Amino acid sequence: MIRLEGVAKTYEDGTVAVTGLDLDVPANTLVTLVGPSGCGKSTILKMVNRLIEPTAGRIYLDGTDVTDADPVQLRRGIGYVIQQVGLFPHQDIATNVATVPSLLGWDKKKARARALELLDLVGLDPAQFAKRYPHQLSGGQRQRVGVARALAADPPVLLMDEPFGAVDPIVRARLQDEFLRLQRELGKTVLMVTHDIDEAVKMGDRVAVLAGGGRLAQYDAPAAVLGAPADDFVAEFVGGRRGVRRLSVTRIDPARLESMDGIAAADLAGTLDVGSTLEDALALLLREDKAMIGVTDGPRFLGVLTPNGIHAMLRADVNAPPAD
Ligand SMILES: Nc1ncnc2c1ncn2[C@@H]1O[C@H](COP(=O)(O)OP(=O)(O)OP(=O)(O)O)[C@@H](O)[C@H]1O
Repeated sequence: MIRLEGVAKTYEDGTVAVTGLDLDVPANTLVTLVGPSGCGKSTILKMVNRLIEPTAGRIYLDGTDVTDADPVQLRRGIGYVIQQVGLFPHQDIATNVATVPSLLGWDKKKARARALELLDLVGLDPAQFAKRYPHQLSGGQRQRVGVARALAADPPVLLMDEPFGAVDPIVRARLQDEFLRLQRELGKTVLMVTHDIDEAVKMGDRVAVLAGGGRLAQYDAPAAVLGAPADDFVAEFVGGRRGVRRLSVTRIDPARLESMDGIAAADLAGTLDVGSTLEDALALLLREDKAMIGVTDGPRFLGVLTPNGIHAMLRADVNAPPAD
């Protein structure tokens, strides 16, 4: 896990980027750092892998103070994904992905085999892409290579700075979904910077909302940040549409379904798995212009979800403000 204790950074010109920040990123969780431009997000990330030295405070990785570590060794043990990807233009994709394993002294064959495995993992067919050069890839494909490269030496910790920022919204949504799927498999400890509240609540197990000067305004589950903003700054930052946004972070609650008694299958808009979000449910109801959805858990039928049920689940969501 990553722990920041009283971390501060004042740049040489006197700019105060971060003041007294305490933050715990538990092992195997994805924490998003979100906030307005210039609030210190990238500075925080770069202090963790010591691209920037803090002015005060301590940063621990699995209990070890990072300031005691050799910065080069430290960085090899931390995956780092940035928006501009920073691939080496004169090396092919497989060589780019194998950068850290090669630096760590893996033999050539093993490093290459690992690179091909990683390309496959991020959805790039090695047969097609391994020998291409960065300029022969689309922006989204380059971004995937960036993720593959960061994962190549299997670091327990990943730092991601606007990793999906440089692509159009559709590719971005696909990359986000793919990364979430990967993360469910790999369970890395991830600190991800974004300025986009939708990305923050979609990707984060927990969301750290930062105000200017790296002040931690709220650190909570996505539903809590949207449902119970800690102060006016957070409320304004998450925006007036926060009620609608909560649909995408609240999942169907099997305890609040209605029975199928007296309902014909033809009345249902369709069925959804119990892991689906309320946004999925509402989208299905509106698309089919019906008022009921069957909810299943694999082969088991659990009950019926109605618009009233959706409303009740939103209101009951943990930490949501009291119903009015
Ligand atoms: N090398 C530097 N010297 C002086 N000030 C700096 C330096 N790097 C960053 N800053 C300032 O520190 C503050 C925090 O910058 P940082 O890049 O961490 O913000 P950010 O939240 O990541 O912003 P953005 O979302 O726009 O990328 C800003 O006011 C920025 O201008």
